[in-house]
Amino acid sequence: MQLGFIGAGNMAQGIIDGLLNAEALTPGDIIIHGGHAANYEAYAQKTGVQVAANNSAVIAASDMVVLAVKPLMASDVIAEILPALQAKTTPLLSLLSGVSLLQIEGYLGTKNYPLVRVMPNLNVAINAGMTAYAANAAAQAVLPAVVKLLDALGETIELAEQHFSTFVALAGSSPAFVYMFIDALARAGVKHGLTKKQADKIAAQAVLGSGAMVLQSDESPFDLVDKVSSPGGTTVAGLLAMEAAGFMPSVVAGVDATIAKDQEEQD
Ligand SMILES: NC(=O)C1=CN([C@@H]2O[C@H](COP(=O)(O)OP(=O)(O)OC[C@H]3O[C@@H](n4cnc5c(N)ncnc54)[C@H](OP(=O)(O)O)[C@@H]3O)[C@@H](O)[C@H]2O)C=CC1
Ligand SMILES: O=C(O)[C@@H]1CCC=N1
Repeated sequence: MQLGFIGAGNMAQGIIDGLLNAEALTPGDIIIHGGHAANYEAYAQKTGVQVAANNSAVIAASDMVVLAVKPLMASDVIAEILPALQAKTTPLLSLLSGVSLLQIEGYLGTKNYPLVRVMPNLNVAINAGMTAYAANAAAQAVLPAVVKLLDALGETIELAEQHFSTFVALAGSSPAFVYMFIDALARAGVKHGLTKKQADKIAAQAVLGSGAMVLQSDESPFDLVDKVSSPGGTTVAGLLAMEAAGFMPSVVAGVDATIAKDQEEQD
């Protein structure tokens, strides 16, 4: 199976890294094209993936194509590749946040083109991603092959499109929020004398283990908070100080702003 990428930036490279790690595809199965060759030549050389001369050549060489450009470029790029798509009906996997299947069908001028909307997160690069997908009616026949590829990248969930903005906040963008939390935790450790390297490792492992515990335990995150908080102990002192500084409202405000931005892109 030949998989093409239109756009060769952070997310395209993350997906390719994950697929190669999992040996779901080989470098020879992957062909990419981006805006400026200088930005992805070194990546192509390092991984051995093929480089196409232009976006239409990606489609001509591919059995499926991932659209991995920025959302604002969607209509221009689809207009450019439309003749190549029409010539071959190559299923299109769109990573575009805030761009619905209906909008893409509008750019394509038909509802009969196989389209899958995919929202991954950057952790797909290490096969620990959380990816949502939604397919139009025309993509049902190719969906099992798409899901097989996505499953190689971590956890997947089929999700109604109406929930994609919320998913973007909780999984697409949230790695940045969690990296920021890890960095804040680690910096506080540096404030108290740890090296940044020590503190980054300690903080990241604590977050990794906590996520795994939530997934593996029958208890809710809140029940687990109670289990960590010894009466009169350190944890409850820390938690109350974090809450006084606005921990939960700031997380919810961040999620609300992410959802609002995603929905603004749809307007
Ligand atoms: N980053 C993330 O964690 C996630 C991103 N996404 C989605 O993935 C998509 C890509 O995001 P991301 O990878 O972060 O963005 P990047 O800016 O890293 O990548 C965008 C890519 O598109 C290329 N590009 C620009 N113009 C063209 C063109 N005319 N034809 C082909 N390629 C072009 C850019 O090339 P150049 O830079 O050389 O101009 C670059 O390779 C977005 O739609 C985003 O919503 C979804 C989930 C998570
Ligand atoms: O920041 C963005 O717009 C993209 C979508 C989800 C993660 N990154």
